[in-house]
Amino acid sequence: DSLDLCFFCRLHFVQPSYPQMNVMFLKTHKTASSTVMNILFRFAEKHNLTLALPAGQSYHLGYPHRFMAQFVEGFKTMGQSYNIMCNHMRFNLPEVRKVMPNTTTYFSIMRNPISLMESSYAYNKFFTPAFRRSKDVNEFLASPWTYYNMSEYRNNVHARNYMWFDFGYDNNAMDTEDYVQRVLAEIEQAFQLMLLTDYFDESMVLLKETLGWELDDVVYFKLNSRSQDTIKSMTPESKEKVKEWCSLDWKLYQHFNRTFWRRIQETIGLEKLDQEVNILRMRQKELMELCLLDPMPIDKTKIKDKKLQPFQSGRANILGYNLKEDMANETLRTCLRLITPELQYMSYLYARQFPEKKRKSTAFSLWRR
Ligand SMILES: Nc1ncnc2c1ncn2[C@@H]1O[C@H](COP(=O)(O)OS(=O)(=O)O)[C@@H](OP(=O)(O)O)[C@H]1O
Repeated sequence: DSLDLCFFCRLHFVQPSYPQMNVMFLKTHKTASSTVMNILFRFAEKHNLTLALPAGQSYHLGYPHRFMAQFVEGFKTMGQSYNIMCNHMRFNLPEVRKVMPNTTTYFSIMRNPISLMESSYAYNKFFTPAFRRSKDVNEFLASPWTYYNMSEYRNNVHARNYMWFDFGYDNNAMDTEDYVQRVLAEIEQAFQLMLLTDYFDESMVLLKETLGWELDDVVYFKLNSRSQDTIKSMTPESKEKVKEWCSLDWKLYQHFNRTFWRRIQETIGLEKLDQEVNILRMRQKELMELCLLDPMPIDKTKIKDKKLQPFQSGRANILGYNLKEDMANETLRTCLRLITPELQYMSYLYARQFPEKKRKSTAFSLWRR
């Protein structure tokens, strides 16, 4: 409990100015973090903010190496003058602090390790040795040590305690009470807010309240989702096994699930949360009707504008969107921002922020078409 108390005193202590413009988002993997990133990119554009983007041709901030300030484009000359940082990285607080201003709000997102494992398996199927060797996620979980080789450490991080690794810790560490408590305390010290993929809309309401943002800032279209046929159903035994195989992540998730609901209770309360979630969903529906040709995300082969296809990986069939035709210019821009996949959007922002630098390979002119 003392941990949670500290969590709240920090919030009161470092009261940011509103709306908060300095934000660091630790983009964990397979947690709906690309949808969050899209929200942050749109906010950055709206307020003309400076992003801490990956240097050169890179699409991430040095992952799986621990983050270093020099991984950020322009760091040597720009110092702490960035507003928003949200690309994949393996978290390393002292180095992040060199890049982001002292008034920055830090937040991240966590997902139930069971569905996270299934998602990671599909996505990293041909990359991660432990996944390559097994037939499917159920076979892998039936006897993970048959497929998981410690010597392949870095390449196997997607197969065990993936979130623990992204937060900068050893995903193969011994699960002892003291160690886990120390890590949880450190994460609470560093992050003012922890969201949950599994309660995404509730998370968006909490995010907007914490940062003093507007509802439209956190309205989103789901990005990086998969077609139903690439989602493998997990056996009850597999689900139980994840809790043991990824016990560090399981404890992490349980802890931040508790603090999430406590935060809701102590801030907006469940009743207002419900109302706000409904408003968010109504606005989302309105925008989907305004922007989209189809009512649901669609298969990559059905995406008419090939430049708007999301990056594909492993066995996952990552879905995307088609926009309606003949929209007025302003509407088209709003809609396009909501559906642009992360690599294309990032490349566009990079080219805008560093016009003199060589463009990233997925760069294309998003708004002039
Ligand atoms: N709004 C919302 N609510 C709930 N879940 C969502 C949402 N947006 C994305 N997703 C799911 O998140 C998974 C993709 O995560 P990431 O974008 O973090 O992936 S990545 O690491 O950047 O590749 C991917 O999960 P799987 O479909 O299980 O693979 C998405 O479906």
